[in-house]
Amino acid sequence: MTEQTPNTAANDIEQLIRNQIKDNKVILYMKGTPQFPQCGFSAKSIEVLTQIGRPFAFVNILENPEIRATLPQIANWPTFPQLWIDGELMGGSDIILQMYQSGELKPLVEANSPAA
Ligand SMILES: N[C@@H](CCC(=O)N[C@@H](CS)C(=O)NCC(=O)O)C(=O)O
Repeated sequence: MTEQTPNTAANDIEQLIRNQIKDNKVILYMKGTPQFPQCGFSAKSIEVLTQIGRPFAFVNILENPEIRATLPQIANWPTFPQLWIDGELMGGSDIILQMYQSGELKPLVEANSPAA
């Protein structure tokens, strides 16, 4: 029998992500920043959130390679951007756009992010 030593670093990253998702009711994991998105899919998501006009948190996964590697496993979603609202993964840029166009996203964001 081999001893199973906990992977502390991985556990720390997972806990960090879980805290980010818990502490920020609207959070976008993206490539780049809202001011300078570094991927078309992230840029599209930012356009939608900007249209909605409520504050949101973001994490630039290009500056956080451990989060980039770990979040897809936690989320069971392989790509970025990822929009999380109230602890739940909404999806990536295609879903964000669909939810916006169907009228579902705006009230959900508004309910979870008071006006600044
Ligand atoms: N159809 C996807 C497109 C997102 C996508 O393909 N993202 C890629 C390129 S930006 C990605 O995150 N790949 C994994 C990675 O770069 O870590 C969506 O709706 O969000």
